[in-house]
This record gives sequence, C-alpha cells and structure tokens, in this order.
Amino acid sequence: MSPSASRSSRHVGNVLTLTLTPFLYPALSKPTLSRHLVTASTASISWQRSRGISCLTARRASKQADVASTLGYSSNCSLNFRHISSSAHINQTNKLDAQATEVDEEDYHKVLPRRVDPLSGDGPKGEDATLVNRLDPLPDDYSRSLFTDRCSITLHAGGGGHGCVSFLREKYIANGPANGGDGGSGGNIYIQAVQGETSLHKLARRGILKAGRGRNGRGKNKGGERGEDVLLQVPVGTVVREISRYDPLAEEEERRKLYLKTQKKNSSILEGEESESEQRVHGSALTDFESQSIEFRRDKWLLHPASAPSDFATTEFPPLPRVRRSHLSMMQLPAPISLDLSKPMEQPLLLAAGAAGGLGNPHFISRSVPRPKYATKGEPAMRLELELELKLLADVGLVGLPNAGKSTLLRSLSRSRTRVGNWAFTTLQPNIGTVVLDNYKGRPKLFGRDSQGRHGKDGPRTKFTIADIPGLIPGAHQDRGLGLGFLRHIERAGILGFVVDLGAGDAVESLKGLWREVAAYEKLRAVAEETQDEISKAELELELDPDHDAQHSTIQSYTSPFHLSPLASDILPISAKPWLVVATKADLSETQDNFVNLQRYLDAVASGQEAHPSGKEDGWRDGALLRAVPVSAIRAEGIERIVDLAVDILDSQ
Ligand SMILES: Nc1nc2c(ncn2[C@@H]2O[C@H](COP(=O)(O)OP(=O)(O)OP(=O)(O)O)[C@@H](O)[C@H]2O)c(=O)[nH]1
Ligand SMILES: [Mg+2]
Repeated sequence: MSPSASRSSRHVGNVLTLTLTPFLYPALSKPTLSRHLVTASTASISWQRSRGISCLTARRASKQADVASTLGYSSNCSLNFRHISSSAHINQTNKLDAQATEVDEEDYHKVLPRRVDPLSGDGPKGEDATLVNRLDPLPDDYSRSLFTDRCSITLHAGGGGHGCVSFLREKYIANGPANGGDGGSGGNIYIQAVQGETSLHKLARRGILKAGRGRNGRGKNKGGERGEDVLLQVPVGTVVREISRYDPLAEEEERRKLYLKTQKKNSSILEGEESESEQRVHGSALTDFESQSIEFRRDKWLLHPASAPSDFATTEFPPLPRVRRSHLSMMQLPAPISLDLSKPMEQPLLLAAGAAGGLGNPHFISRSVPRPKYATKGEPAMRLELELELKLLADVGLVGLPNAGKSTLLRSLSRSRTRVGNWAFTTLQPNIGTVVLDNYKGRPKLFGRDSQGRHGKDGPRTKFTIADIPGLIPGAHQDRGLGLGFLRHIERAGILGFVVDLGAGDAVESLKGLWREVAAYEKLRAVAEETQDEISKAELELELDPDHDAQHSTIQSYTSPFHLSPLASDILPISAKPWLVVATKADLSETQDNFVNLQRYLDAVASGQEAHPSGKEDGWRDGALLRAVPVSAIRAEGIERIVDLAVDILDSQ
C-alpha cells in the first residue's frame, strides 16, 4: 500500500508503519503525543499507549526512522492528528508517512487464530473476543509500573538546636537573670509498613533522607521547635537490615567512660592501691591532655553574641553536662536493626531518634557564676545506613521456565496486565495479580471452600493473590539467566505453582529442573541464615558484656514485635510448602501423553514411590492435593480448576 501523507490516514490491514523524521519529534510534547494519539485511534497503537515513555519512544523511533505498530483489533482504524499541536507542522512539511502492510496472519500467530480477523471477521465474538484479546495481547500492550525490590538508603536523624544565651531586659531591671531557652530536639526517623505501597522505588530514588534539625532556643525562655520527622512508608513484606551506623553520642559516651576510668586510675595511684601492671594497662588508655579535652570541650559551648572571639580562650567553662539523648531514644530499635515488616502496621516504629537540643544559659547558673554567658550546642545526630529488601507476599507464587506461559496464566486468572511475549524473559520484574472469588460481592462463591465445605482461617475467603516472577533457567543458581534473585518473592508464598509448558518437551524433566533450582536457592538461603545467626550470637554476647552502660542496656532491651529473628521465623522452608503443577499450553496438539506422564509422576511422588523433587525427605506431598492441572491459559480453559485447587490447599493450611 502506498504511503499517504494526509491529516487522517485510513487503513485496513494488520501492520501499520509510521515513519517519523527526526525533524518532527521536538514538536511533539509528551502529553499531547500520548493523549491525542490514544484517543484518536480506534485501534490499539501500543507504543503510543505506553504513556510515560511516549516521548522517548517517538524520539527513539524517529532516529530509527520508523515505528511499527501491529493492529488487529479493528478494520476501521483511523488516525486523526487534527488535535496535535504540531499537526500543522506535520501537514505543512509532509513529514508523516503512514504505510500499511499486510502480514501473513499465520506467520504472526503460529499457534492459534486468536483475535478477530479484521477482514473476514473470523474469530471469537463479543465478550469472548475481548477475553481472547486480553489473554493473547500484543507484546507492547501491558501496564508498566516502576518496581524496585532492593535498595539501600542513608538516614540522617535531625541534629539538636543550640541553647540560647540571653538575659532579661526590662525597665528598671539593669542586670536581669539569664533567660535563654533550650534548643529543640532534632526530627526522628520512623518506618511503617503500609498497604498500598508495592515497591521500594521511591525510597531507592531518594537514597538519602534527612530529618529536620531542631530550632535554636530563644530569649524569654523560649525553647526551640522540634525538627521535622521523616516517615518511611514501605510495602508490607519489607525486610530491613542495618548496614552501618554512626552514633556520635555513643562514641562520646565511650570516651567519657574511658575518661572516668582514667580518673579512677589517677586516684588509685594517689592512694597507692593499684599494682604496677594495672597502671601500665590503664596508663595507655588516655593521656592527660585527652582527658582534659573531654571534660572541657570548648567546641561544645556557645558564647553570648556580644563576646569577642578571644573570650573562647579565656572563659572558664564548667564541666560539660553528661551526654544527653532525647527521651524518644528509649523507644529506638536496638542495634543492629533487623526487621521483618510482614504485616501492615498501625503505629510506625522509631528507627533513629533526633538528637537532644543544647541547654540555655539558665542551666549553668551557680553561686560563683550568677549570670553565665554561655550555653551548649545541640547534640549531633546519628546516621544509619539500611538495606531494604521487599519480599512480596502472595498466596501463590508461580515458578516456571521462561516462555512457559506464567504471565498469560496470571492474566487469565486475574485482571493483571502483565507483559506477554513469545520470547524468553518477557517478564523482568515480579507481578502480582488478585484472583477475586466473590465477583466483588463480598460473598464467596461456592468453590471458595474446601472439599468439606470449610472456609479459610479468617472467615470466607473472597480473594487470593498470585505472584508471577521472571523465568528460571537450568543453572540459575550459578547466576545464569536472571539468577535466583527473584525467588525471594516466592519465599513467603503459601503455595508454589510450578508452570510447565506441555509443548516444550518432557514435562517431568522440566518440573525436576525447576525443583533443582528452587532447592539450590533454599540451600543458599540456609547458608546465609546460618551466617546471620552467628553474627546475632556474637552481638548477643557483646550485649551481655558486664561493662555495658546502664542507659544503653535499657535501649537495647526494647524489642519490637517485628524484630527479625532467623530462628523464630514461622515461614515454612520452600520444600515444605504445598505445591501444585500447572500444565499449560494444553491446547497444543500431542500434549496429552506428556500430561499423563506428568500426572503419573506426581502420583508416584505423592505415594512415596518417587523421591520428593527437592531431594528433601520431609518435602510436602499430600496425596489428595498434589495434582497437575492441564490448562490452556490463552483460551482461559481449565483455569477454574487451579482456583479450586489453590483455595483448597490454602484453606487446608
Ligand atoms: N498455545 C498456547 N500458547 C500459550 C499459552 N499460554 C501462553 N502462551 C504463549 O506462550 C508465550 C509465552 O507466554 P508468557 O506468558 O509471556 O510466558 P512467561 O512464562 O511469562 O515468559 P517469561 O516472562 O519470559 O518468563 C506467549 O506467546 C503466549 O501467547 C497457552 O495456554 N497456549
Ligand atoms: Mg512472563
């Protein structure tokens, strides 16, 4: 078909090629491009639909000089560019060419005649047509969402505001008393797992988060305002681990402890109590100069604004008050932080308390110094570096080789619009879909119960969730393909759903291969947990150190209900989880024998004749529930049986 360069191009066919020249793209602003092209076309022009990246696509496409968009939904596809602000530009310069090319239908859809044929009108009609088109979408018809499941962030709690040096000034009161206010304490950092958040990308993008600093105290005994708090809202299922922390107050406390020890040593020397060897040990702890600089640290003080710089050298400061923490620090989580936020939280948890503000000059009034001209500075705040890892919480986790049909299955079971394509690694990030059992009516359908008519623990089950993760390939545990990183998302799943493609060779071998990778992952996790255990034990021993400061111990003893303890974990090991096998692509010819073999193998596993595919003795093998379900996800055939089986297994837990 010849190119046409008109304002509206009518086209009948399957593939439309738009040729945009580089000259064109600066004129197409992002919103205009996406909005108008989408509304103007009655067909689905997928690259234009992917809103967030339309400008980028146009630019890339224009560099490549063409954008090919596959159309197959409607025979009457009209592209109307009238509303595009740059349309005049397009028309004047004649830079837009629309080309229509016929493609061989059979070549494109090797497997099934799926969509409505635009010319003959063949194919499913009405609702069926919509369903089939939804389950066999164009590769670029998918919803995109930003997703990050692992990131590290640096948190700075707020520093304290400085104390104020001020004196009462009133008529007839020549030398009023000190009335400088204390500095405000710094902002705290909290964390809360909330429903609705699904990814860590917002936190990953920010990287560093700082709470506000406390305001300085003012005259007339006015205290400074508190710094602004920071609340980290993370998805439910986030695991938080501490990488490092810098707590200047803890360091200061350590130094003061050392100083007190040195003082004790000095007094015992004077009294002649300490043995020579003890003196040698203690003597190396702190020099005289160091101990002096601890007690009278000049950098911790503030002078009256009217003072000369030389006053710093001459003023006699009193000994510094002991290190002050804000009251909230008692509620701070013990170090090192290790949390498993597997439930939505009503109250946030305090990760790092802001530092205490400085003291105003009234605190230093004494008989010898009735009008102190100094106040203390606010305390410095702590810094935390945390690693956040999101482990999705889904009832069923789909595991399968690339291109097995996991995403199509998810689309057929839920309203997910995850990407589907006939190539390996179409899915690059986990997707979660919700299977609604009750048609949003609040009343479960009958098949939402198990064989004895029981419902789940929390009353009638109205829905459950399914996670589709990127495909695993043999050798994934050696980091082949996308590695095993995504298996963390099925670690929390109630059921494992192994998706095997009946059209891609021996299904039993595929299933065994998948279990091999999953078992390798489990082993890796066990090693990691053991190491973590050893670290925790070492930390526990440190905590039991008799020298531990009293205040420090109180802080340490506060444990949150979310504290992650690898030993107390109630999550089943992967091999002990219930599992089912979804034998997909059952619509392909000559797949029946493959399925029969698979079912026979599963029966043998359930009866104990065959070893559990994970290689573990105690792997889950419930004869009544371990089954393979043949489905054709692309035609939405047989999927109700998966729902039934999954609900039965979930309810039997
Ligand atoms: N005939 C037939 N084809 C199917 C069926 N399910 C999926 N397909 C096709 O198989 C191809 C791969 O489907 P996907 O759902 O993207 O497979 P996947 O397992 O998610 O692949 P990755 O994301 O790469 O791991 C697509 O071309 C689907 O149209 C089915 O039940 N029958
Ligand atoms: Mg996929």
